[in-house]
Amino acid sequence: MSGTLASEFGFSAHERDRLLTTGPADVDPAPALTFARNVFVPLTTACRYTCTYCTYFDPPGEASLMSREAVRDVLETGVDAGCTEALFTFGDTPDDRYTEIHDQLDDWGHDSIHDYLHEMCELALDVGILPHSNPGDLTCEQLRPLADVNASMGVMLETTADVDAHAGPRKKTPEQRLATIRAAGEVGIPFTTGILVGIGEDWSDRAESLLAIRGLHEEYGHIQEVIVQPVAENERWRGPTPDVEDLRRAVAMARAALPAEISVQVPPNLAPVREVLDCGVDDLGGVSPITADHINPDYAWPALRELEDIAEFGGVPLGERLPTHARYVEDGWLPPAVQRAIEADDAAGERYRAVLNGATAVDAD
Ligand SMILES: O=c1nc2n(C[C@H](O)[C@H](O)[C@H](O)CO)c3cc(O)ccc3cc-2c(=O)[nH]1
Ligand SMILES: C[C@H]1O[C@@H](n2cnc3c(N)ncnc32)[C@H](O)[C@@H]1O
Ligand code: MET
Ligand code: SF4
Repeated sequence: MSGTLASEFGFSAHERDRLLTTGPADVDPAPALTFARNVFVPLTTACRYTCTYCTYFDPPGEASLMSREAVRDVLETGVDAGCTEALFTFGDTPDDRYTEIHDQLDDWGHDSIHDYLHEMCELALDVGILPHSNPGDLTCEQLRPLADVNASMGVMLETTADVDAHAGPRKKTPEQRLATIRAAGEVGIPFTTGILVGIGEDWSDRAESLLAIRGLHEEYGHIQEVIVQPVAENERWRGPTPDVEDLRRAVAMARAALPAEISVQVPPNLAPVREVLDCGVDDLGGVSPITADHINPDYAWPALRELEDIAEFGGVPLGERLPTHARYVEDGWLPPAVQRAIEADDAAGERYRAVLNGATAVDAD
């Protein structure tokens, strides 16, 4: 699809080829590192897709849905631990494939998982933590109501290539992922996306994926961060996984391809972050002091103390951030419900403002 891609996302073959020659020596290290303190809320592991690297999705028959009480529990634990981000993830449109999920939602008075997610985001705002939803492929119409109750949202592009790892009769396609990221731009949602490195794409695909993300950002201005995520080995994905040199090159390409206002994020539980710090990484993403990374449960989060060691290793300061990057807060992108939460005269509002103003110590609380 590469010719079409270039014209649709406003880049030239020459730009792509130049990016292919870009490496760690061509980018500057970032002057600071940030992270968000989060809790993970895996609403359901049922999924209509079957990506071959993913251990998150359930085989049919084992699917279930987190109840409102279970969600409230996790959110409250998060608030108690000083977290500001509730990361809602679930399989892609699970109610489409699993009747048991559909029936459970129906029992609880919801016609879709997205309607239930909306209610859980409202609950998060009530409890005192900001929702960041990672909902999979959606249309503008589906995103619009969710935009009213989220501080930011995200969907990994992963890759613009057609790879075997997106297997099965219903599969993730680059066209759908790009359409979702575009829809988020049209709706005006501060957005996180990224590339998944090592799922069968080649260097040219990586360059094109980054340039496509840049093109969408040029159109809508909504991309706050791009995650460069190495595929992690697990029971379903026996490898290969990218080596350090490949990861360094991919991070440097991301930094070179994207405008400075977009953060380049590398997850510290999946990647040897110290070894890519000089390639332009400026963000460590959401890190949880209390919940597991439910998507990659074999890969434990580093303690917040270790994030400080990483920053020290790079010789840069470490700062906490909200799930929405500061410039979107300043530029008035937040929906009223989230704006009110940040301005509120309560403990949660005070906490959000302290993080925004850079007034929290990493080892605070
Ligand atoms: O938008 C996304 N955010 C993801 N996030 C969230 C992200 O790291 C941050 O929380 C956001 O940057 C919030 O600003 C994850 C967080 C985890 O704890 C574990 C895995 C992910 C994966 C994604 C992801 O695929 N897409
Ligand atoms: C939430 C995001 O998690 C990513 N994801 C799913 N499985 C893996 C894995 N084995 N390694 C790294 N990332 C993974 C997908 O890219 C998805 O979009
Ligand atoms: C484990 S992935 C969770 C989010 C969604 N299913 C996606 O792939 O983007
Ligand atoms: S990565 Fe997301 S879309 Fe793919 S199988 Fe896992 S849960 Fe489903």
